[in-house]
Amino acid sequence: MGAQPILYSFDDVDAVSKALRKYVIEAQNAAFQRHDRFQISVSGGSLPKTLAQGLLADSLGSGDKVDFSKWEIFFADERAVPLDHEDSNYKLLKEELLDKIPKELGTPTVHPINLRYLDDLQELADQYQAEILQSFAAKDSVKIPVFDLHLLGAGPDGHTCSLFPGHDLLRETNAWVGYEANSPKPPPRRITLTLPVLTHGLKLAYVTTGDGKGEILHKIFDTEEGKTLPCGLVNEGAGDRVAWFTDTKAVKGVQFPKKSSL
Ligand SMILES: O=C(O)[C@H](O)[C@@H](O)[C@H](O)[C@H](O)COP(=O)(O)O
Repeated sequence: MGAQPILYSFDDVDAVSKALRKYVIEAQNAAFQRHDRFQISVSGGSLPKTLAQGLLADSLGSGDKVDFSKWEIFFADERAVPLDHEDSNYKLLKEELLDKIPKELGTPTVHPINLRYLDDLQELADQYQAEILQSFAAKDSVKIPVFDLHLLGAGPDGHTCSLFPGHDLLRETNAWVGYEANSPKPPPRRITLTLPVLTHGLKLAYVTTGDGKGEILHKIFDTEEGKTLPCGLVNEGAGDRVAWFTDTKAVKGVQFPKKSSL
């Protein structure tokens, strides 16, 4: 058995956002030491709100500082819609976080999808891969981009990003970015980072809160079947580089050992 993911459980969403802030800042500071920038990917769903709550909170003093000017933000998955569309993950992140960043914290570099290719999902995915390559190319010969951090969510069926249980895309081993034309969660047309890119991340954090996550978290952490779901495969592939940030409601029925502090 490989290294296990870390399952954190906190009293409520407020406490989750505080712990997430600490974790993200530690990942940021480690990345700055390594290459003076912080290359991350961010999913949609409920994550951007909890993330923003943590990142926009008052600083607790030296060491607890977000420097967005050296952040490079990619989308772990994105819907094939215009950037001002209700379904756009870019719009979601912009409204929850980007528009609210005070000037003194700096401005991140954000990489949205290329709208010229909205009608051609293969091209949309390929172009996004090229965008990632450009940003990572200077660093290594880039067989696969190693993100400093992936910030992810888990769906009620165990999906993560736009990687859905039983879909062929889950078995992709070459492309860094794939496309999904039939997402069971609307809207149907999306692009997503692939499993190998996720599991090569230096750190991965899941944010899953609320009663609605109870059943799926039990399945992912306590059952064999859960290991075959997209979230389970990420746990398996990335081991203790994965940290789950949950509230007590979400892990009520989970037997897997939990931690309550970072
Ligand atoms: O754009 C998307 O649809 C997401 O990236 C998706 O993978 C999300 O993270 C999960 O569905 C969890 O969403 P919730 O946190 O809202 O349950």
